[in-house]
Amino acid sequence: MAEPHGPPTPDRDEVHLHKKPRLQDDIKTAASVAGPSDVPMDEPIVDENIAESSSTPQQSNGKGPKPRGKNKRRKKDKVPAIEPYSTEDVILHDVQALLGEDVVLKAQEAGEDLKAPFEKQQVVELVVSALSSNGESLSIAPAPHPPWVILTPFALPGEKIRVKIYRNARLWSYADLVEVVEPNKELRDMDRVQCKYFGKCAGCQFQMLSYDAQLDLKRTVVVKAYQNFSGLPESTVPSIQPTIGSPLQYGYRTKITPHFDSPLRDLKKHGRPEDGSKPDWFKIGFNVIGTRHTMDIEECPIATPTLNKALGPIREGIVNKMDTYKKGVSLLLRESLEIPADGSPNPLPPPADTSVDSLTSDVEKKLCVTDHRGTIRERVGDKLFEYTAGSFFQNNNSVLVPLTSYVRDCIFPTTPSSSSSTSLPRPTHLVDAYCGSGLFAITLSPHFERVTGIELSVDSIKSANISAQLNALSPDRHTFMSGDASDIFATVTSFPRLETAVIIDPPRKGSDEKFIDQLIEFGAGVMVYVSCNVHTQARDIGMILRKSKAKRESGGGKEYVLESVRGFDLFPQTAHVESVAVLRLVDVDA
Ligand SMILES: C[S@@+](CC[C@H](N)C(=O)[O-])C[C@H]1O[C@@H](n2cnc3c(N)ncnc32)[C@H](O)[C@@H]1O
Repeated sequence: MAEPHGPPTPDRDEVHLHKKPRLQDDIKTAASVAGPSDVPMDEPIVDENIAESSSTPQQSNGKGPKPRGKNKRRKKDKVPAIEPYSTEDVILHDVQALLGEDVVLKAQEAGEDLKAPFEKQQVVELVVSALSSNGESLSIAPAPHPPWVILTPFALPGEKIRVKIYRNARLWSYADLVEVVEPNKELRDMDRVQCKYFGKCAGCQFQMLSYDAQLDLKRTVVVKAYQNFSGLPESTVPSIQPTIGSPLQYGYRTKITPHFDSPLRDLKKHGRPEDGSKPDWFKIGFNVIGTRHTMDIEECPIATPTLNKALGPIREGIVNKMDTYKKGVSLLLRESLEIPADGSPNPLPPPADTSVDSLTSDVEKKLCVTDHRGTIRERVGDKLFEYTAGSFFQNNNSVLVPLTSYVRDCIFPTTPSSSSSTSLPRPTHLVDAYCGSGLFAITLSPHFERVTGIELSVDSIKSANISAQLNALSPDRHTFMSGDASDIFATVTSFPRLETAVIIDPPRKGSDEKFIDQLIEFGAGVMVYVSCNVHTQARDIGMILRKSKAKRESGGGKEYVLESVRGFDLFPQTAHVESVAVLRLVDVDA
């Protein structure tokens, strides 16, 4: 989610951060009176894979300005170099689209890109031009300022806003939203906001938008990612399909990780209220947007009802023994099915009801696990998964049947597209690279003769094997191994290549050249690349297509084409988008 978090701002003004109701009231405008009282967000979006920084040491394939080389000014000015494919690189491309490539290049050449026209704490009135791919609004500094862009969360295109600058970067500044002076009445409706911490918590930026508008925005993010980061000619990228929504748009998150700092110092200074209640200074929750400061969170409307029900007593337990925490703590709350005492598979609930009500109601008994080493059991369609609470598993259960079914349908299209209509045989073998606890391998296993998965985490591989047993999948036909994804190709030499489907679902930093070289060499009939970072996905897809073309040109044979790309909304109310790209091997000369 994006990360839907703003950039860390170590030098930001404390007073300002803890100022009383900041946006909640401020965001209320004549036309857009806010929803519930005050507002949260978080890092609920942040999980180990989504949060990981994008630091692949490759050069951007995009057309944008190249990240700069060593520059003596940099250290002095404390403006870090831009990592290719990082959040900042994505912003740079957005800034360039707004100001114009020439203007940006000229400013960079003249060294003007570090000369921010604003002081920290300066209040400025702006008109929002667009939204960045990370979800913040982008406004051009008004004349007579030089070309410069201001990023502000929670504002929408067309809105007139008052903002306070808190950090300057290269060609852009970060600001807090002070007030929406003139709202965009077509897009903004504060009655949609369901969270009392909205506008302050770093988790959800989009609650004031209709769900359709959120899905449209996410499609635009995918479009821009392929334009800016794939390095592919427009003619080779199919029209990006509409984003598929999540069945649940609130109450979907099955994992949250609130945190708190050690209270000992403040406890010494202020003492405890006599009635044993939680002192106001003790915050257990998520980060204030754009900062590393914790805000107190009593409930999180995007988390499941089970987690919200557990949060109150967990907070109370922490307050009761607050004098024992010498260090800060990151809590884990993860939803699980209740596991039968004998460990047997949970019986399938009554006939599949696909209504949203059935997703929110307790058709099966759920509980909240807080021990990182605890066991989680989760149902996806008719399959059960068991994994360790602290390890990776997708965090929105409601969307997993649509997502895995979509991947299945891409592998076995019922209506052939122009590329799938070529004479490829029906896939019989599946390779699940970066398989985690086997989500795709296990849900899609009924459709294949042989399934194999690879994953770096030994724990997740153990879970994949346990889950295979839980679903009575034969070990002769299903194998999971721990190792680097590229190691898989040495183990599947007996797989019929054209009849093999490969699913690639790497972490946020994407795949790597070692894996991609072997992937091309292997030559599976179809590949589905699922990604929580569409920018590194676009980079990797570009590399796959170029290498595949070069291989065909040097030795003949088939070549991969990008058949489809579409976003999936795993994190409603946030700017994050998952992206699914399908590549098929075709005879381009036919
Ligand atoms: C986004 S998760 C996807 C997991 C799984 N496909 C799912 O949907 O639950 C990415 C997984 O890649 C694993 N991973 C990271 N680097 C890897 C590598 N070099 N080789 C294999 N797996 C890796 C991580 O441990 C993580 O489980």
